Amino acid sequence: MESFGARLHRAVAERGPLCVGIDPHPGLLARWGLSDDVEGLERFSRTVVEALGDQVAVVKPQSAFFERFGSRGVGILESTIRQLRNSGALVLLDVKRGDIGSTVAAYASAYLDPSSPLYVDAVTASPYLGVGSLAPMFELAAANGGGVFVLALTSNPEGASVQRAVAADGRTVAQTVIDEISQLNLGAEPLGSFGLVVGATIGGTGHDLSAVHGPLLAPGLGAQGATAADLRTVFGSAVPSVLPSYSREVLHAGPDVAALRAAAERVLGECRAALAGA
Ligand SMILES: O=C(O)c1cc(=O)[nH]c(=O)n1[C@@H]1O[C@H](COP(=O)(O)O)[C@@H](O)[C@H]1O
Repeated sequence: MESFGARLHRAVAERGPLCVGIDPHPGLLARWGLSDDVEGLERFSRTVVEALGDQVAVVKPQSAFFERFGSRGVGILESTIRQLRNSGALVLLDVKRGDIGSTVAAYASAYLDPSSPLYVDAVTASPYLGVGSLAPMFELAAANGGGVFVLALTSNPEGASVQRAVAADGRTVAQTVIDEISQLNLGAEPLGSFGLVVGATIGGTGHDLSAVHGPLLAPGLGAQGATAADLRTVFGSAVPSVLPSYSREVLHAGPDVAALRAAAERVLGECRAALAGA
């Protein structure tokens, strides 16, 4: 099967470098005139799929907002994933999983095994039980054309105390994560399937992203305060690999489908200009 990196590379070439999150916050449901229940969740998700499924390269449902409604919410997540895949968008499920290896194997089969009801193109994962503990995810992803985005430098201010702590060899914890993921992408063409998450909010930190050769998901744009103009400062020469990610900034434009599409078009234009150095 074609690798996730190759599929993502093509999707970005065709649709532009943009990921939009489906984050049905209670406040957003209210803003859209929807009830804070499974029916509201379903309507919200359907609308985002209708508006953006055939427009943006990657859509990132945030699992927590579906899980909070229990099994019926997870059912809506399953159908949202199916609809997104049918509409041609790549689905990056934001679950930030991490555990001992034997349990990670179960998470891998939940999200990266094509026979699973929650099968997606890629997931987010947390490396804080050691990057090596995520190996079962990397293996199943590689076998099935999937991808894994590993947290390196997150967009929230609390992340720095852990991620920028200095390990025994003098590198930051984040740099060790970056270096281990870079190894996984060695030799992959045109792009590796193993990505990193680096928040657009963090400013210049001096981390070396030049050898990653995989996608760099950049959340924190819009609602968390970062702008497209920050991407150059954060990513430096690695900007060609950046996949900017917006949730509330775009979702605030709903529920009107045309307005959602226009909002995604606007942020994509801002990112293209910033990534091109214009
Ligand atoms: O993995 C993520 O997507 C993620 C990593 C990170 O460092 N910061 C971050 O905000 N996110 C997610 O990205 C989305 C950001 O949403 P907005 O702030 O509304 O654009 C949320 O779903 C977060 O869970």
